[in-house]
Amino acid sequence: MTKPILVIKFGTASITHENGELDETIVAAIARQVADLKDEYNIVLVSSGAVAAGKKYLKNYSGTMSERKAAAAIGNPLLLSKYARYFSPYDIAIAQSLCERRHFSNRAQFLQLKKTYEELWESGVIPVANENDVVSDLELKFSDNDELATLIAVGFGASMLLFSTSVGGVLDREGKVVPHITAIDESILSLADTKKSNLGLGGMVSKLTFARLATRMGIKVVIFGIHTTDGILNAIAGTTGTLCLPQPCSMPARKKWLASGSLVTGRVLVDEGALTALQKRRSLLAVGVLTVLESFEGGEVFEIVDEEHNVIAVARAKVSSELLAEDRKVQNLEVAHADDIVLL
Ligand SMILES: Nc1ncnc2c1ncn2[C@@H]1O[C@H](COP(=O)(O)OP(=O)(O)O)[C@@H](O)[C@H]1O
Ligand SMILES: N[C@@H](CCC(=O)OP(=O)(O)O)C(=O)O
Repeated sequence: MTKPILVIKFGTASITHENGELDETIVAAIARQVADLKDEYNIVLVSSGAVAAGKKYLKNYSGTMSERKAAAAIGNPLLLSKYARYFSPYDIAIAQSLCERRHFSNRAQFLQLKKTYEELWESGVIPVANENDVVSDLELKFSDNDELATLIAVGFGASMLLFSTSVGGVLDREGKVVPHITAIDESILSLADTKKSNLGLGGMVSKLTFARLATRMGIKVVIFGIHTTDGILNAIAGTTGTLCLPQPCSMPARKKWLASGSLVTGRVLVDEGALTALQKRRSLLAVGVLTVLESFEGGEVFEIVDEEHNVIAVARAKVSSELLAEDRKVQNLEVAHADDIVLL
């Protein structure tokens, strides 16, 4: 039987000291707990910290985009070598996986990532993912590693997603940890202020936003404090941090990947007839497309909008927008198959 998938994300604030140095006691604690869980789960670690680890080697670092990229290039091998060092007493090898947004928007490519991870798990190796900052430009970036972890969890059909935080979990207005959240609505989102750590990108707003997406896709999420003893093990047991309960969701993995939304690359405006066909769970044909608002390749995800530009559905393209524009005369050209369309 295949093991359930567990995705654990560590933010910069969780694994570094105030001065930006990596906190090796935390990395050691991560290794110990992950080693404990390895027989039970197929695990993906998503770790930030490359920029923090590399920035001291740059002269006059002030945090510009190009300096962050350079710092990440220096810091990634340093970060991974620390993980490797602390996992080695448990005889566990770790593997680096630097990800870019476009790898997620094309399902075939995304499935290759999954296949690579399966290959690693087969040999007991644990993948450690991070955004490939060195080449990710503004448009192609994940908003932060909270998003990367969520897209991995949703696309792989993970059973659990854990977000570490430098605080104990989601804090209420009195500063106490909220033990569980049944639905992440506006009142919960309003608990998070936009404060975030100096070196990280995410913060609590981002964690809650992506926890909402993951829980809607049926994934259990725990936002836990990294400084709690056995924080990871206790988060899984439900005895620490904030548990965000999963919503019932019967979508197959392919549709979940589509519905994660943030993978969208293109956009088309469709007519009334096409909207009616979509409501009846039919495919989208070229005849119903009025305009291509943003281009896309075959295999990529695009949004379908109505004349008021409301997003009605997301779909996986069978053909590129270029071909669609050329072949508009071929009115029954299938732009997206019914099975590849999710109504929102
Ligand atoms: N309601 C809240 N509960 C917990 N943390 C909050 C809340 N509102 C804002 N925050 C801030 O969010 C941040 C938590 O994320 P942090 O551990 O810094 O993450 P990362 O490095 O992963 O982005 C902290 O700086 C914390 O002060
Ligand atoms: N990719 C960057 C981290 C970006 C990021 O998402 O940071 P964080 O909000 O601390 O998880 C790095 O390795 O430094």
